[in-house]
Amino acid sequence: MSSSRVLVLNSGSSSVKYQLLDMSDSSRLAMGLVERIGEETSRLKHTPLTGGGAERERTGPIADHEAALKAVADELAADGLGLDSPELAAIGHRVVHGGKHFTEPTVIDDAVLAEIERLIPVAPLHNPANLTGIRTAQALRPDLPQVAVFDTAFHTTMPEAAARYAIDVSTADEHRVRRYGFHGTSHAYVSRATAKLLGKAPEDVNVIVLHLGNGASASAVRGGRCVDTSMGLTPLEGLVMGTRSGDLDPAVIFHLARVGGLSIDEIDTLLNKKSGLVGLCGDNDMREIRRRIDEGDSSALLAFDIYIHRLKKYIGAYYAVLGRVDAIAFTAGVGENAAPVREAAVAGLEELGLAVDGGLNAVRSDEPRLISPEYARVKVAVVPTDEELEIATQTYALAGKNS
Ligand SMILES: Nc1ncnc2c1ncn2[C@@H]1O[C@H](COP(=O)(O)OP(=O)(O)O)[C@@H](O)[C@H]1O
Ligand SMILES: CC(=O)OP(=O)(O)O
Ligand SMILES: [Mg+2]
Repeated sequence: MSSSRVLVLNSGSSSVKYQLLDMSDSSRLAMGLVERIGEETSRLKHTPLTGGGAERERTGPIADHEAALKAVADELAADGLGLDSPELAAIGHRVVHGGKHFTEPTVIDDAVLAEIERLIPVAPLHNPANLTGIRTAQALRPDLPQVAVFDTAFHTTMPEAAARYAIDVSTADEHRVRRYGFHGTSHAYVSRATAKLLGKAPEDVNVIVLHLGNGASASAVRGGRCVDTSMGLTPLEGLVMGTRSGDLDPAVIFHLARVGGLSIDEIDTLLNKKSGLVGLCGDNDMREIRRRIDEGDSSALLAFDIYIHRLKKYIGAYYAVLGRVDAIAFTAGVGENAAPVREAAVAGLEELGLAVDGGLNAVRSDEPRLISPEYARVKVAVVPTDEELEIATQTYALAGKNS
C-alpha cells in the first residue's frame, strides 16, 4: 500500500496542535488541539476533515503531554485514521530550539534526541514538551521515521552582525550565547506566501514578517533568506508577548536580584510567564484586551499602547536593515485576527510608504490578502500561517519517499 500520510505534532508548553495530512495532494484529513494540559480543565478539540464526521470536544483533566498524545491517537483511531495505519509514512515534530547545529529538517535518532535535550536550558518552556511528543510518538510507532523541523533553522542564514550579541567573544562562544531566533517555520512559510501574493518569486522580494501569536516575533527576510529576527538566545527577546516581556535592559535582572531579592528562577518566571500583556493588564488574550479598551479600561489601553510601540520600533528597525521593503506581512492569532493591532502598528508611517485601508483591514478571511490601499509603495498583507503544512511538507520530502 502506498503511504503518503504525515502526522504533524506541534507541542507547546501547555498545548498540542496536530494535523494529519495526505501529502499526495497536501489535503488535511483531521486536525485538532489539546489545550490547558496539566490543568483540571484540559480540552481536546478534534475536527475530522474527511468522511463527514462532526467536530468533537471533550473536557476534563489531561495530566501531561504523554496523556495528551494518547488521547489524540484515540481520536484519530475513532475516525479510522489510527496511528497503526500502514498509510502513515512519517511523523513530523515541531522542535523549537535546534541551536546552531540543525539547519535542516532532520530524521530523529538518539543523537538528535540528546541534542534537543541538551538545549532545554535555552528553551525551557518548549523543548521538554517537544521531546515528550517525540518519545510518545516513537513508542506508538517505533517503525516510522520521526522528523524534527526546527523553529531555529530558517534563521541560521542571519549574518554574524545580526546573530552576535556585543559581549566578550570567548565567553559567548564557550556558552554558545548568540541569537538563534524562533518561529522560523512560520517566517519561512509566510515570507514565501507573501511573495506569491505579490505575484513575485521569493528571491525578488524583501518582506518584514510579524508573527503575532501568544509568543511573537518579527523577521527581516531579504530575497527569501532571513537577515534578522527579534527573538534571540531564547524566545524571550524582542516584541511584547502574551506573557513574556521581550526586550529590556539586562540590568533589570541584576536590580531585581540585588535590590528586589528575587532569585534567578523567580526572575525567569516573572519575565517568561508573568510579564508582557498579562503582566501589564492581567490579560494576554488580545480579544479580551480590546473588549476592556472599548469599556474604557486604562490599564488595558496602556498594555495595548506598549505592545504597539514595540511593534512599530521593529518595523522601523527592519525597514532600515532591509533598505527596501516590498511588503509587511501580519500573521498568527493576533496578526491574522486583530485589525486594530494592524491599523495601529502602521499608523503614521505614510512617509515610509506604509498605509492600511480601513475597509480592507476590517474584512475577515482565512485567505492571504492585501490590506494596503492601491497607492501604497509598501504592501501590507495578512497571510495566515500554516506551520503544520510546512512541517508536513518538509517531513514528507525527507522521510516520505522510501516508506
Ligand atoms: N479574533 C481574535 N482577535 C484578536 N486576537 C485574537 C483572535 N483570535 C486569537 N487571537 C489572539 O491570538 C493568540 C493566540 O495566537 P496563536 O498564534 O494561536 O498562538 P500560539 O501558537 O502561541 O498558541 C490569542 O492569545 C489571542 O491573543
Ligand atoms: C518559540 C515560541 O515562542 O513559540 P510559541 O509562540 O508557540 O510559544
Ligand atoms: Mg504558535
